[in-house]
Amino acid sequence: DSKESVGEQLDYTLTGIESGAGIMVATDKALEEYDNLEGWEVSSSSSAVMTEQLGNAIENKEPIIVTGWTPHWKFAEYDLKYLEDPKEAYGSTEHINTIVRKGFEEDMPKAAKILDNFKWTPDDMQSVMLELQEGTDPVKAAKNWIENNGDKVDEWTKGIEDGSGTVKLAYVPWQSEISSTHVISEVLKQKGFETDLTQAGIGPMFQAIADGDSDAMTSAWLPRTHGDHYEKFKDEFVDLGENLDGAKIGLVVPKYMDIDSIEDLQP
Ligand SMILES: C[SH](C)CC(=O)O
Repeated sequence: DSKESVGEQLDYTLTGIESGAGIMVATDKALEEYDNLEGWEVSSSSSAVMTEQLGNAIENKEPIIVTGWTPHWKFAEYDLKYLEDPKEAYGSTEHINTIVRKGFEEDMPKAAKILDNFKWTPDDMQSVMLELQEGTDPVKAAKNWIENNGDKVDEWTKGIEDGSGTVKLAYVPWQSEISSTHVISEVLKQKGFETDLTQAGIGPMFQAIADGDSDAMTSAWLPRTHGDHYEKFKDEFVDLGENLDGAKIGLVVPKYMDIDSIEDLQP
């Protein structure tokens, strides 16, 4: 019998994450821009369900296409590849920025300087994410990373005296942002500050910074993933710049699948 197409095998369904995620907005755009994706759809669930379905498919060497991003522990765990995206529906590389409320630099200059200095690599973030995935509590995982990377942390805090007061951090519920937020929270606490962490959706997180209800976040995926939220609030916050370069979003498949581009998918 003729070999089923990837679309037939997957019932024309891409495996997504939470419906409000930026990568899901980008995927809706991809479904519009690629004529060959006519009839395809993206299922929404959660990043935990997506990684569970990915693991199950790989265990049974079955086809699967997920909305994926770097940094993510799945690339350390599995042999994966991004599908080429010739129409750049997912952009090219992404970076993650640190954003603070207006007035924060004046109110808490030492904490703001540490947040401004915060900069690490996809491998750094991925190593904390992997610990989270293995069940380590976020505070413990952050402390472990700090203990093993004292040189980097010293770069962020050198010349800055200990401070006091509470820094209110907002973040989104993905392991990448749980990692960055808990690392910077523990570094601030080592420098004498208290921290108050609030998890929110992407829009409410940007709104909290714009309203001054939160002081800072290290979760802005740009220019594409969270670009719409950034543009909406950009006059109401202060962008301290990149805390991570070399991020990426796109459609990700196990390397055993013989498709290499989004254009290889057929309606
Ligand atoms: C960490 S994922 C790129 C989150 C998102 O897609 O908004």
